[in-house]
Amino acid sequence: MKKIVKIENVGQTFNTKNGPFTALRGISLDIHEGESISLIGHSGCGKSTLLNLIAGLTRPTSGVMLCDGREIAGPGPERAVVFQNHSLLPWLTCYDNVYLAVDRVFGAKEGKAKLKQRTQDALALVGLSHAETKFPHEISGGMKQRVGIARALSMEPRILLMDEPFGALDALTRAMLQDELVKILAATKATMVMVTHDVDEAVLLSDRVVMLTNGPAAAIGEILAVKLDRPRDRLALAEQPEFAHCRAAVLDFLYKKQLKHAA
Ligand SMILES: Nc1ncnc2c1ncn2[C@@H]1O[C@H](COP(=O)(O)OP(=O)(O)OP(=O)(O)O)[C@@H](O)[C@H]1O
Repeated sequence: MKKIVKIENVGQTFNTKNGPFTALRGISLDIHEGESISLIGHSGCGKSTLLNLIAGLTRPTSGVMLCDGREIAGPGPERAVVFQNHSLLPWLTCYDNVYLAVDRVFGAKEGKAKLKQRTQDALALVGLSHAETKFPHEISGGMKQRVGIARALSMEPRILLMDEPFGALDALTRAMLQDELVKILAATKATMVMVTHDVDEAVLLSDRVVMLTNGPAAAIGEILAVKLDRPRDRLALAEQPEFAHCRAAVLDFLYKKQLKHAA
């Protein structure tokens, strides 16, 4: 499989009022085309810091980060980000929130009709065609998050970066959106990196679960390959020994190997 992202010996140190604070140290990871990766670890270990580096929202203090062989020098439409709190513009409808992204990426080379089609297709992909004219305050949290995902997918990114995308949702909505994401990933063959705290979510949605040690100076502790066919069915999965094995391995890392060091 082709590598999309190459992370080589990356470190991130922040300057704080109490002096330098090293969040990440010696992170090396290759992300392959079509692969789904979860980043999991205790609160504050550096998951978002790593995702933000891949997004190009911050630059590493040491090491090399490449996307498609080029240095990640800033954000780019080939690396779309979905945040926990959807970050929709409240004065724009669902349609316009997505259209804005479509226009930014494709506006210079495509006509209005094509841009409209792209916007409608993205909203249809997350089952929100009926909500095109609604404003963010008129829809539920789960729907807002789906608009955020539609907006990211509408840019046809090479890689979808998600920072706890379902963290703020109730358990049922979360399960529904996870199932939707499973289908979307199967349909679009997108590459995904997702930050999560949820062990079941990590195993359900990923090919590999990347487990970070506790900070400061967090590193990759273990990488677990999830050898379950995709797309996965939540109910069928519960019966599979491989699912139980993966769950146990992540829980063991988090609650046995790392807990004694946790803050
Ligand atoms: N801009 C910054 N300046 C200083 N310290 C920072 C900055 N961003 C993050 N940190 C610190 O780096 C560490 C990692 O933070 P990060 O948000 O990446 O953790 P996380 O694993 O995503 O946490 P959570 O699961 O709670 O969201 C934390 O100790 C945090 O306080």
